[in-house]
Amino acid sequence: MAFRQKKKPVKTKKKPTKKRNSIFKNEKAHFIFGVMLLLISAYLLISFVSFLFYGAADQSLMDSSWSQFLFNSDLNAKNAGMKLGAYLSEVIINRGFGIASFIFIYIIAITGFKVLGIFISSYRKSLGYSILTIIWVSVAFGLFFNKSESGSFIYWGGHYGFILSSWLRSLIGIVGLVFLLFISGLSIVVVRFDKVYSLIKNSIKQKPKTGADEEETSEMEDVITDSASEVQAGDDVISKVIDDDDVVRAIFEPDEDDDIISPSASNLEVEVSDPEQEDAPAEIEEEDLKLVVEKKIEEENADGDKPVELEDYDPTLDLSDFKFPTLDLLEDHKFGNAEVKNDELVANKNKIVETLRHYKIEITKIRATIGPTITLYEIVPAPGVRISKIKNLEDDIALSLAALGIRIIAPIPGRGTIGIEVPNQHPETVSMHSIVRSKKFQETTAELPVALGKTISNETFLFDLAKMPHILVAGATGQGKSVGINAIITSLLYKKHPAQLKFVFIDPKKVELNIYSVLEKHYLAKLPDAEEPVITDIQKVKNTLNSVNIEMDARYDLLKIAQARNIKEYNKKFISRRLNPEKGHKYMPYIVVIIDEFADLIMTAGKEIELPIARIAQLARAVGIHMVIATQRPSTNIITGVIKANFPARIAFKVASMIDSRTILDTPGANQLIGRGDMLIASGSDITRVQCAFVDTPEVENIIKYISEQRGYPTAFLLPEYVGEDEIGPGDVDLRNRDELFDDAARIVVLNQMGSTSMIQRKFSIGYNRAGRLMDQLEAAGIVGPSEGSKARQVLIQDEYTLEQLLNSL
Ligand SMILES: Nc1ncnc2c1ncn2[C@@H]1O[C@H](COP(=O)(O)OP(=O)(O)OP(=O)(O)O)[C@@H](O)[C@H]1O
Repeated sequence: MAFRQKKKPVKTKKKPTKKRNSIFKNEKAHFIFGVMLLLISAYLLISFVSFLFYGAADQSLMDSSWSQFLFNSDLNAKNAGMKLGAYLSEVIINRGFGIASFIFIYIIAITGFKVLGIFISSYRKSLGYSILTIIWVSVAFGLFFNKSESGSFIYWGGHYGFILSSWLRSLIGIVGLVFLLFISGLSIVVVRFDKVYSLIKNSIKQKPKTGADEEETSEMEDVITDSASEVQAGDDVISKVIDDDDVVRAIFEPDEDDDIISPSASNLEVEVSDPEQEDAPAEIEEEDLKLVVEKKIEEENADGDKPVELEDYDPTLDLSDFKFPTLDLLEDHKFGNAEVKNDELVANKNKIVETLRHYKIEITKIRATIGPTITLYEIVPAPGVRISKIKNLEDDIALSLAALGIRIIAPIPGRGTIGIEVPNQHPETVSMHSIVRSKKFQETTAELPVALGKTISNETFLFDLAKMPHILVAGATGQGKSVGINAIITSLLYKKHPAQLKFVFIDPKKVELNIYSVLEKHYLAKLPDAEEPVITDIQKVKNTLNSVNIEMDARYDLLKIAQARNIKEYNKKFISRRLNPEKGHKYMPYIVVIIDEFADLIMTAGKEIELPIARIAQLARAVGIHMVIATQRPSTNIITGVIKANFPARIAFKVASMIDSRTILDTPGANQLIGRGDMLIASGSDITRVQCAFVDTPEVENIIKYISEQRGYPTAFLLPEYVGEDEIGPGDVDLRNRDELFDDAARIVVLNQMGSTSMIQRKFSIGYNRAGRLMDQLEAAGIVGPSEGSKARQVLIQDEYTLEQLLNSL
């Protein structure tokens, strides 16, 4: 009984917040409120417009008190909004902010749209600008249209506009106030409308067209310097041209090396011939030069302004009509969802208290939190009781409760209590439907949101895979691992557009992930020569993992050039068109590599698999490549130290022994789980018990069908080419059939003193195969030494002179 009494206050405390939430979050209330606001704005509009025509007549009626005007039924207003309309117009326009009060109608209307969820563009900004405009217009009208002078019944600036303008006038004088209005008006317009700013800027920049003296040139230079701080003033006109060229390049690519475009006169000529209407006389060289500067800068401005005027790049544009899977594709598994009865709670509580008492452990408090599959009993032991004593009684308590899967958490971190998790007699199935529907998932701002299930307190358990950043999933067979992986994939499919996410599926068992192969043209990434989108062959797995490594390196190179610290920053720059696609920049989708039976791979290929996986796990986080690897054999020869060290986030389903649990989580516990999706999730030192969401195969099929029936990309996302060392035929290299890039490749290798295939691949933007063949030819020509595994080859030629001699002799 004592137990019941303790529970009640908790319930009553929670109720009011729930109610309040439900009123604010109630969709119907939103709808009604939104429509009401729209109607109010329409009513005000009618009244205000009508006020402009009949305001004078109605005003005379309002000379008596407002209550008399409103409530005396003998008085009739001419305003289309009748008496209330006439009254509101008088109060808001004449006694308020004058003609600017029309903007209030706009504010109410956009608020109505926002409440209805229709208005998409930035509401707060619009609100801010509207209020500023109201103040500005009322002060301006207050200054220029004085009611008493004009004899009109309308206060154009309203009462407040008049008071404010009079005060400002007394403060800074009429000239000062005009200046103030000018600068504040200009600021509002320029900040609010980008196009106006561009127009003003362009018209200022075009001015030098009319003259060609030096003053104007320096003016132009100022403008350019404004738009890009990197521009350095040159010593002469030619150097200015080249500096300005840098401005354009700097906008696309901050880390450009300047020597690519050499400041030569021929360069200038080419640039001059570019403009279509070339009518510059070429008589006097000096003047010609000046003209060159003008043409050049005009052209630069047009180019330079481009990124400002262009809309942001939309990576989803190619599949802009793509529809995310709908909620009805998932089933709301209600079967077997039984509530935990009070009798069960009381019985368990009594047993716990009795068992502890039997061992002379007194407790002062006990509280239960009912989860989907287990109930957590939190106890506060009497002062002086040692925690270890309770921990040691784990088995005894389990025996007395006659239940498997009891876990004791002593103490619960941050709570100062001891937790005893007892499985419910009738566990609840947590459907993926309820998880996807949850507010937490719907409103998440995570980059790669994964909602896996529900915690003990029935909260949706959601994490950002981008932050985890790789996950190791382990559990004995039949305990819910595959369902867990499907839940991870499903979460991502519900949230990420095909342009933003690519999966690499590796499934040596050939059965679990094959179902996803139809998503090839939407979500899958594969090697260019791979026939099957889901990789099952061990050699292909090796190649794919190495190819992901190459992709990772290439992404790092791009990040470096773009001076971005991670994929998020890089994509942001790319979207705002600050990175030039012609320089190799491209929008980077996240890549999630999912490996289903990881043990099979390690058993057959060992280090060849382990090393690329470890490298990806160590480095790939910043470039948006994440891994989820699963195994049903959690032994130390599979989950090696290298793997463990690089997978800080681990999910354990039920395992057979405590040793297995330690192998996965570094702590016991997974052996005490109850199966069917009951899992422990370790992230750093935190361990959370979560009931995995259940998503059945037919549901996954529904989602996949829904996506695959939509238009996709022409091919899967192609990973960089990779051919394993043993696959590149060493054969005799015929130096008479040299690649046309051979000479250039040789020069690059000698110049950098580095015999790296990936460097050649990068510099010439060619595939791995071709770069590998080039390297073989360089070896055959005696320019580089033999392959040294993952290290760069030794360069045998030390200087360019020797190299040129060698090239001539070939
Ligand atoms: N989250 C869950 N909720 C309810 N039942 C579940 C859940 N997860 C799994 N199950 C039940 O357990 C069964 C086995 O799950 P699953 O196929 O995921 O196991 P597994 O660990 O992947 O097995 P294997 O390693 O042999 O493939 C499911 O068919 C389902 O009946």
